[in-house]
Amino acid sequence: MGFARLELVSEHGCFGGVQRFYKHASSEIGLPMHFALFLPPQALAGQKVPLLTFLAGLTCTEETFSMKAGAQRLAAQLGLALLMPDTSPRNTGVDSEDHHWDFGVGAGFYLDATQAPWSGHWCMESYLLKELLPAVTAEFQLDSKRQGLFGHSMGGHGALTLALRHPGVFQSLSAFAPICAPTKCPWGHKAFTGYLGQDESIWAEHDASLLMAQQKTAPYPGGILIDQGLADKFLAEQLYPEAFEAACAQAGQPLTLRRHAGYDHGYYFIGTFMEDHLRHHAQALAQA
Ligand SMILES: N[C@@H](CCC(=O)N[C@@H](CS)C(=O)NCC(=O)O)C(=O)O
Repeated sequence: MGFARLELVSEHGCFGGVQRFYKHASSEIGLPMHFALFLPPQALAGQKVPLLTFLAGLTCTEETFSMKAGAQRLAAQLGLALLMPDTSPRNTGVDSEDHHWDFGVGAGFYLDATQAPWSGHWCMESYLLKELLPAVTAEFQLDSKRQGLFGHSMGGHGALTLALRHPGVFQSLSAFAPICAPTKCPWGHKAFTGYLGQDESIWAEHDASLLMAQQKTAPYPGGILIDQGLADKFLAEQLYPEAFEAACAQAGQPLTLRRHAGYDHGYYFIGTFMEDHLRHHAQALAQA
């Protein structure tokens, strides 16, 4: 499965590999979508390398991680391709799509909306799993059997929930400051009410801690890595890493949850611990 229409927006040599930005016609979203892709030198030389997808947080685009996380140098060394999707559809014709920074544009929450007017285009889960990942691995001859997933904040929620909702697709998983229990926090309540409606039993299907608590065996036996800054202004009200920690303990899922004094929610924090995440994925994907 490839792309119906793929347009190269820009291309930049980067640590012996190439950082590219693309636009394509998405059949799942029903609109054009943007994504960024880093191909390491090994891929340019024809080797079938693993794909590591990063899901970004609220207000971000496909450019944010590409420009701020500093991941390309080590990804080039480790031979990892990096995929950075956008965080929502844009220019959808929904009048209120950009009225809030934490709902609508830039806030797709990596799920398929069921409620009008969002259900028309807001289907990020289907977009990623049914369309973008298969098309990217096919188009660029990446190893679809060796895929990792990580993300930040709303994208951390996306990484943890999509990895649990789609067993077998990803072989490695990590997150930075993820929203771990969206059914308990204001960001989650707002997004789930708007996109999914009032039925909280449906919300539970998109809550990483509730999904993990239901697992009969550890879905990621090699371990999940989570980093959390203790100076993160969203930690107390929005993130609930302790809920995911308890759920992993219940499910027998190995989890390395590191709490770091002095680090906030932003990309200085992400950049600081990026190396550990890339090595975590490279090691798991080498064994997959
Ligand atoms: N606009 C929000 C902050 C939004 C925010 O912190 N977004 C995070 C993800 S949840 C991010 O990665 N922003 C992009 C950046 O730091 O470059 C506020 O005023 O508090």
